[in-house]
Amino acid sequence: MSQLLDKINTPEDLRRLRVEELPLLCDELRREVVNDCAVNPGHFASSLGALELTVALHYVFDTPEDRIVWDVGHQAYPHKILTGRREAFKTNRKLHGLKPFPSPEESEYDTFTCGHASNSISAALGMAVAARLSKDETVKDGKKKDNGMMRHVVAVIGDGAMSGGLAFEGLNNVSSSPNDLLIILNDNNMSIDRSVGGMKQYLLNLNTNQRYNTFRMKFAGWMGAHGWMDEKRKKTIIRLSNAFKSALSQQQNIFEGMNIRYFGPVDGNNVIETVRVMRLLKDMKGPKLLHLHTVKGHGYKPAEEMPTIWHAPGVFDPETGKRREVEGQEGENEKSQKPPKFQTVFGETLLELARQNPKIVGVTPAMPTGCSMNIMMEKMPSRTFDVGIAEGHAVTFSGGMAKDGLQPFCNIYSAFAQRAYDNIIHDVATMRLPVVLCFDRAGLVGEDGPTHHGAFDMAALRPVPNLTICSPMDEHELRHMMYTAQLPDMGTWVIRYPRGCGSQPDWKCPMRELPVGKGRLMCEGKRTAVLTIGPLGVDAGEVAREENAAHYDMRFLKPLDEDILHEVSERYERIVTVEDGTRNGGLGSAVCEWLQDHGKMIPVTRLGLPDYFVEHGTVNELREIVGLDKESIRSAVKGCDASCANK
Ligand SMILES: Cc1ncc(C[n+]2csc(CCOP(=O)(O)OP(=O)(O)O)c2C)c(N)n1
Ligand SMILES: CC(=O)[C@@H](O)[C@H](O)COP(=O)(O)O
Ligand SMILES: [Mg+2]
Repeated sequence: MSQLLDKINTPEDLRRLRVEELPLLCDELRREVVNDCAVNPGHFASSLGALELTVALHYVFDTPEDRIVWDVGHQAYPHKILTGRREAFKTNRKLHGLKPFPSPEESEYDTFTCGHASNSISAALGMAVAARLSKDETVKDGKKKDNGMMRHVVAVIGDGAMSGGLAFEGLNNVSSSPNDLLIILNDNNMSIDRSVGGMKQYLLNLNTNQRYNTFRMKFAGWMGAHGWMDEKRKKTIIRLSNAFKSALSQQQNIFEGMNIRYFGPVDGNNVIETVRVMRLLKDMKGPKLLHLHTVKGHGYKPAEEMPTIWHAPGVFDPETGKRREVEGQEGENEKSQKPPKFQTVFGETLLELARQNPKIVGVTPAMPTGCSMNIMMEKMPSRTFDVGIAEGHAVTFSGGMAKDGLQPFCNIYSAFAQRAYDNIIHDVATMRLPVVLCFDRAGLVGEDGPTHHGAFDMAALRPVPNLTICSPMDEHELRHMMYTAQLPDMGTWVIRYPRGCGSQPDWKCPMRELPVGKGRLMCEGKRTAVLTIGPLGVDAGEVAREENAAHYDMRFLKPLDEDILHEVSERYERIVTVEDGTRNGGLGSAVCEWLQDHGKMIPVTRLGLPDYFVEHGTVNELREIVGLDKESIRSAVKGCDASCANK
């Protein structure tokens, strides 16, 4: 039982509380998040850190009419609970349950798609401009008609997300378009791993006098109330206050320099203080940024102490903070002789290769632990670069290093690499630079859902000249591919592999060179040939053997193994292709194009991800839904194309 939380179904109920009641509400809300996440795991520490600011936002602003735009959305669990989804939160991230990140499809309180970092400022600016334009509707005679109150728009962005280029583009535009946007910078000095870069350092140093800020807010409010605050005066005050603060703190304020008024830092885990400041800023004209200091994992000691692990800790005991051992992590699988995670094999192999090849460097945009590049980072800090949430930069930066003699392995989660599409084409592929792009989390990722499935990399990159694109069926193949990619004159490689474990417990095989663009025959068969790329080849191979079909592991999407295609089109009656990317544009499409171009009339069944955004759920549940589980593959191999190919 929760004394206050039980009374709240919507933010309207929250706004009926007295401000002094908010700390108790926060305690109750925190207990709820902890207890729910302990049994139904998800993102955790970020929500605890953002809990007070969430309560304050819904308390001060008239949501859903006023707009809150979250960034990434992994910190939005308190927001979900306060916006009519308390019961449903127990289904968070489960198949058909609440979505992993805020989504306008799910709730009117969720204003924009969340999942990929750094878009909140741009999206919120769009909404703020829309609010202005729809308020001042131009009527026939050219005069403006005032449609009444204008909604408030708030962007909430973390210090990690603030390192993304898109956030800077948004800020740049905020400073020049007329708008009343409020940006809440939720600064906990953490990304998933430690925050990195110049902005992080700048924010650490940014510490203006709080009494001065309060005075300035009151003074500006007083001038406004008397109708004395026009644009000219506002700019003069900002200039004067900038000069004053620069003198006090020995530094320029970047935001103020960009015409965005800066307030803070304020203790964002103090709900009463946060409400007080938000109320002062709510109706202030022009763009403004409120800098909140928060603690990632606030109020739950294990999470405060180890925020990286508690970013998404899995199942745990809420009383003791003991986490259930996670498969494939922290050496567990070595003890138990289970196959390791692909990311571990990547991390260990990269270090091994870097020891042999002094040109190798590692680049990760903010995911050193997630992709296991932290293994190399620990041993070779000067040759490993966490560049922050900056996928485009990670690729171009790798291009620059490759141009001048280094051999970068740039590891990006497949879905996040979508942000770097042109960097791959323009800044790497055109020059055929020796960058090895390793796309982790390719294929279905499970509970993170549609924004995070690595669905599009193969289809998006296949048409790009100069790329070698491959996907390993298992851990051994991953090692061979990484080894081959770094050999001289190999050009640009994309190696994609999925989240989770592979199939080879004894993964530490000697590495060897693979023939580029050559697949391998795994088993002979009759009538049907199954062509696979990536780890689905393990299940598809088993099915092929059981159903007396041939199985080829294609290994390479590009160059495509034409010898295999000649062979199967001559020897078999049907082809089934299996891939864990979108089937429109990937391996299946490539095979069909080749057959068409060579005048071969052989039926092809293409299994892959469908032409809709696949929801969230466990990988096994989703494979069944999209027709990539073993039984669906079997149906396709046996010839029941219609039922499985078009799921
Ligand atoms: C484009 C993109 N790159 C990487 C990620 C992975 N990611 C999710 S949350 C996060 C850290 C965000 O840090 P911050 O914004 O400071 O939020 P905090 O968790 O500290 O509250 C990262 C790197 C992502 N979601 N999107
Ligand atoms: C919110 C976000 O984008 C990341 O936290 C992501 O969920 C990490 O995924 P993994 O758990 O696969 O590393
Ligand atoms: Mg942060």
